[in-house]
Amino acid sequence: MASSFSTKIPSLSAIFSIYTSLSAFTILFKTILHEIIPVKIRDFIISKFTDYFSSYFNSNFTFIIEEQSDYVTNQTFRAAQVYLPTLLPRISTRSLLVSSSDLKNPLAKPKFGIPVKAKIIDDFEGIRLEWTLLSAKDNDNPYQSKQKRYFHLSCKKEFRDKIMSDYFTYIAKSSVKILTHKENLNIYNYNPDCQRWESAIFQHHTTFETLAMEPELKNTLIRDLDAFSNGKDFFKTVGRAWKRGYLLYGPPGTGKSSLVAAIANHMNYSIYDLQIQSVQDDAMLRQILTSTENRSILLIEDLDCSGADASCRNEHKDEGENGKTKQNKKKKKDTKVPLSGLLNFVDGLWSSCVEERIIVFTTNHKEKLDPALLRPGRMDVHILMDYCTPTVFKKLAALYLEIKKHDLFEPIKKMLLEVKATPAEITEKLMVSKNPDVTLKGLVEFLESKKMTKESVDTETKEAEA
Ligand SMILES: Nc1ncnc2c1ncn2[C@@H]1O[C@H](COP(=O)(O)OP(=O)(O)OP(=O)(O)O)[C@@H](O)[C@H]1O
Repeated sequence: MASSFSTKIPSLSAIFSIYTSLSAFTILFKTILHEIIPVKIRDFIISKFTDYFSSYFNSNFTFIIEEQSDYVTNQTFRAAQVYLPTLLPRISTRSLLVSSSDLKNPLAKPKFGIPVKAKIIDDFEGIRLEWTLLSAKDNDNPYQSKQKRYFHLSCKKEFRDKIMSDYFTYIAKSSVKILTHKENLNIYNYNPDCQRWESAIFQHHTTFETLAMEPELKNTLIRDLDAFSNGKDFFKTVGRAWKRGYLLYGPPGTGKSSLVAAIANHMNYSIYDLQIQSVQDDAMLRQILTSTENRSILLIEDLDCSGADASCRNEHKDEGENGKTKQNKKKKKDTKVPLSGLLNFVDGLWSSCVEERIIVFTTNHKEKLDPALLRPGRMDVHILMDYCTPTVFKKLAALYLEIKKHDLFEPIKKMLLEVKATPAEITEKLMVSKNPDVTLKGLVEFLESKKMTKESVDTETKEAEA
């Protein structure tokens, strides 16, 4: 029995010879792999082996959520960005991004963000989920020379379908809820160097209460905004994109920017302030506009200075008269706003990319705008912000001096019908002193001097014509 057992155990020399053969085979295999097989094929074989073994042993599934998909902002990425900060207490790294939440107030509570590579754990109906923000160089997108950001969301393989059907809907709904109840509004500025919207807290105190306008116009506008805000079903029923365009026009200092602030505060919408001159072409414009949030105002100020004017089109038509003109005009053309892209976003197919969107254009010279922009359906409401009227003056006096009556009211109101003074000029005079007698006397003198200047200009014009 003992002898048969000992015959089954391989001898030491046999083990040694097997070991030597194996070593020799390994060295030969390595040599073949490194010297005979080309690098690309070698990498392919190794990657296949790695994939096979890691998928065999790894029971996790990962969703990749890129910031941009098909050149537009991925709404799931945006929703995660809004939702995940609510989980910050569960973050498992030892670092957090800290930034100022209010640039004007150093004592304001700081804002916390998610650093790259930090892991955030979420629990959805008992399923453990792990979020990680990552970033890498994007070689595919010509408009994104910086790093592209994306989230990895991992869970156990068996929960993949549940996450796809329920969890993404849950974070989308949660982010809408968070955005609807956010305390601070933001104002965004597009930074062409970083190719991103940069935000600051929007703290403009103008409301419809403090904005002096003809009461009828103000009430009509408020009703229009409220109808828009409650009009989701209406827009759907009539097959239109849920958006509204306002064109604010009038001389400088008549309250166009103040009205935008009042609209933002009334609607609780953030503002995307776009310097259209910095946009190079339609594709860039599309990328900028589609990376904005729903429930917001897209503001394009001083449209007449941006090139979206009637003269701009005519200049382009005239190109080719002679070499020099052509060269000068080409220079101009390069800096022109891509009007077609803008119109496409206002009421073309791209207008449906965002929901509950207000578009505001402001201009000092409506007559200079391209008629295509003014066609019905493009800008739904045209609002003239005009020189100060007696009614507007009364409102400003009530706001700045807290008075409803004064002996100088009548002469001031009379003069306002004769001379043109902007609400900005009037408010400047009303801030001189808290004493109504002093302030209103100063205002009378200001209006009288304006009247005299106007009269002398009129006389000179008449003489020149004669
Ligand atoms: N209708 C108004 N009611 C109350 N204040 C006003 C009004 N219009 C102007 N103001 C005052 O004048 C200042 C300048 O106004 P605002 O910048 O809104 O004018 P604007 O028409 O946008 O000028 P611009 O065309 O030069 O941009 C405001 O900060 C505000 O104090």
